[in-house]
Amino acid sequence: MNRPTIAVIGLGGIARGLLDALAGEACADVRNVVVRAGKEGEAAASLPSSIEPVGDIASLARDVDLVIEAAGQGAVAQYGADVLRSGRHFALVSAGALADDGLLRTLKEEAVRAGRRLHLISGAIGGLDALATARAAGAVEVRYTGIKPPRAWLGTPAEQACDLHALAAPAVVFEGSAREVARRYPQNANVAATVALAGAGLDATRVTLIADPAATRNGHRVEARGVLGEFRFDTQAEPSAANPKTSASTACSILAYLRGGPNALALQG
Ligand SMILES: NC(=O)C1=CN([C@@H]2O[C@H](COP(=O)(O)OP(=O)(O)OC[C@H]3O[C@@H](n4cnc5c(N)ncnc54)[C@H](O)[C@@H]3O)[C@@H](O)[C@H]2O)C=CC1
Ligand SMILES: O=C([O-])CC(=O)C(=O)O
Repeated sequence: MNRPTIAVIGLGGIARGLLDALAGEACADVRNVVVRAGKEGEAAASLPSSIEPVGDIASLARDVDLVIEAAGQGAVAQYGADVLRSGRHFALVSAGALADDGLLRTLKEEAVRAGRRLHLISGAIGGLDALATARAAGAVEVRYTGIKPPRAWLGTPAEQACDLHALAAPAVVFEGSAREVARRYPQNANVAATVALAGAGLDATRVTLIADPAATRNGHRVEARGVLGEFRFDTQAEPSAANPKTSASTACSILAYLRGGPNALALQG
């Protein structure tokens, strides 16, 4: 990838981490951040004058050629097709949005029509290359297990599965498919959808989520078994200082992508 001129959707933990990292980097020029309409002024106060906040895709600077989503699943649905229709590449991290087959189909069609790239950045997970290899050889069984401290599960359906404030031992808060977890845990389990899209698919990929009072990091485990054999990929990721639900590695995965790294699934292009 040549040095792109980019816009970032969102101005939360991941986006700010990325903008900070890019301030000392020559791998991309940031022109805009996309914030909720009406929040442009507030956002401008905390940004360098070289980055203009905008409230929609139509207001992006003309020379923006790549838009990075770092805001949430709703933002993929809200802006994705407009980004591609406007002739820009679109790269995202809120993979769970793609558990909506209709949205995924639309985004792929728009990317084909516009001749632009639709990329899913690896985010907090690794091992996507090995999953794709395993899948290429035939059927593959895949399990993703996410293990996070109780505070990372606050404000999610895990609150109904156990008492997160009084947990004395690890508790399973979700068991099911990657498609279902994408819907139920939109801020916590996008990686499950990423694993699924790289490997066995959203319905066949099994997911377990665990709240562990002894955990200080976010654990991500991918286990795959197929005709080629089996592998296991384990990550113990530092949580983001801004958002305990998110691993700090997510912002860096976008930076690595912008540097031309291989850490993205090409959904189209
Ligand atoms: N693939 C991966 O490995 C990971 C993906 N994620 C995804 O990234 C998202 C963002 O994570 P954080 O930065 O930690 O969250 P955050 O809560 O710190 O920030 C989200 C930001 O996006 C903004 N936002 C949300 N919807 C928007 C919209 N429709 N238009 C404009 N702005 C909007 C919010 O106002 C906020 O500024 C998560 O919700 C999750 O979907 C997060 C962690 C890992
Ligand atoms: O950053 C992480 O630990 C994973 C995450 O929140 C997600 O997949 O949405």
